[in-house]
Amino acid sequence: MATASEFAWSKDFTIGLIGMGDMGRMYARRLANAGWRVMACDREEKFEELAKEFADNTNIQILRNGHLVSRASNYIIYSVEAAAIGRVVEQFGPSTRLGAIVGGQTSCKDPEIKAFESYLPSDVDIVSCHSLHGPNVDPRGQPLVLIKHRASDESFQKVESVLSCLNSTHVYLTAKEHDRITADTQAVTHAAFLSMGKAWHANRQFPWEEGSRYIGGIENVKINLMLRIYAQKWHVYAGLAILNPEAHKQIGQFARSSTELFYLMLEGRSDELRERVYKAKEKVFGAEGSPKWAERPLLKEELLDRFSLNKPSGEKGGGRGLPNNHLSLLAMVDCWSALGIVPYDHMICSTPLFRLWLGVAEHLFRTPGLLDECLRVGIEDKSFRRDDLQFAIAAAGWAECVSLRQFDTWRERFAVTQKFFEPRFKGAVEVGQAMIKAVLESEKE
Ligand SMILES: NC(=O)C1=CN([C@@H]2O[C@H](COP(=O)(O)OP(=O)(O)OC[C@H]3O[C@@H](n4cnc5c(N)ncnc54)[C@H](OP(=O)(O)O)[C@@H]3O)[C@@H](O)[C@H]2O)C=CC1
Ligand SMILES: O=C(O)C(=O)Cc1ccc(O)cc1
Repeated sequence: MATASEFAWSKDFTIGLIGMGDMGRMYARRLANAGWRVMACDREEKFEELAKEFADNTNIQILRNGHLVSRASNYIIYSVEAAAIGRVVEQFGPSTRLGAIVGGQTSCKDPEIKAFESYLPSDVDIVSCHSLHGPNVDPRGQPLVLIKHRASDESFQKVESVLSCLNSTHVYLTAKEHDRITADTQAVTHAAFLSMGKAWHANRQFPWEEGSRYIGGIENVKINLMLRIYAQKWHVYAGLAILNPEAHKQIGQFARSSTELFYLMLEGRSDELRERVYKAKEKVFGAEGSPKWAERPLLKEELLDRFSLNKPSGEKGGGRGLPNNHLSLLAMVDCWSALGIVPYDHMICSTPLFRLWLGVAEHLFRTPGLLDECLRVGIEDKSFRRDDLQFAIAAAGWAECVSLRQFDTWRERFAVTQKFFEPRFKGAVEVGQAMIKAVLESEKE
């Protein structure tokens, strides 16, 4: 790990953090541990509490507001809600120290870059970043996007040197490329899990408590990741869907794919369903004999079997549950196909969640017999009709909300379902965390 002392210019180099929420705190701690001097703030009313929390960390100094951070720092990172970035940069941007470097850690770069261009003095360099993982994931080896938007080579190298202590894999993109890729990887993936949660909520079920209905590795991924998302702050997911101009098309297509495949199942149009799904398979995963997937599957189902919520931790998932038609996964692959997205092309810039979701999709499409069984169930078996109906309704609801840029409605939709699952978060979130950790470990093998 590169530390501050390894860089000759670093003696007087101070890093500023505006926004000390989950990501800001994670950055502050890791930068300080590497020896950097960090000056940080959150909203003024949180000053005392934050100062107390970081009192024993001599490398971190908490200041009252972003003006004080901006004027004292050489490299300032805004780590606030994506929807607030314009307002916050408008407020503190003019106080930026002469010749400083400024960047942001928001999940969507279009509003962030617009804010910087509008409100930062012209002598300030702009280098943005985005860690493609949550605050509780070990950043080592995870993608870290770096955007050299308006900066000298020297400023860019300084940012790279500072952030090298995260030991992430640096990915160099423009802001536009970043938003296009994360629309494909993050926004549409979240739409699937948000819709699952809504569907289970609408039918008032905790799926892992439903006897044999949701058992096995694929179901564990659905359930654990759905819970993981609903246990987080709403603004992260709303921001990267609503504010990313590239994401609306993807989320809209996902809703259309869900509805259209559901109609084919409902109306028993077996041949059309099969033809459509196999065509999507070929576009996304390659033709028979020349697949796009690697020789080694992205995921081992046996590994996922271990992380069931309805079994004591560590016990094996317990055989197979009711065969499921996996509408959410069929719709995901249909959506990728309709938009010409080859998900493997985005691995370099993927989140753990996306890799898991692609991993289960790949598993379904490459395991002999599984896809055909899924299509048969979709036509013949009515066990999942109610859930599928609610899933399609939910996907359409999220898509409409995003396309109309309805932040308040988005928050309300999220909050009621979060409340439904909240009594089960304790314990469940840990199982999900352990599952992600195991998958990340297995990626290294
Ligand atoms: N969570 C995640 O997994 C990831 C998030 N991101 C992105 O990082 C950014 C931060 O996310 P995260 O840390 O999770 O969110 P948090 O809500 O935990 O943190 C944002 C913090 O910024 C504070 N804030 C708002 N306005 C101001 C202001 N004027 N001055 C100082 N502080 C302010 C917020 O206060 P208040 O709550 O009072 O508004 C809050 O404490 C977001 O843009 C998100 O999209 C990126 C990668 C991963
Ligand atoms: O739960 C996960 O892994 C995520 O998807 C977390 C996440 C949220 C927002 C980001 O901008 C990056 C990563």
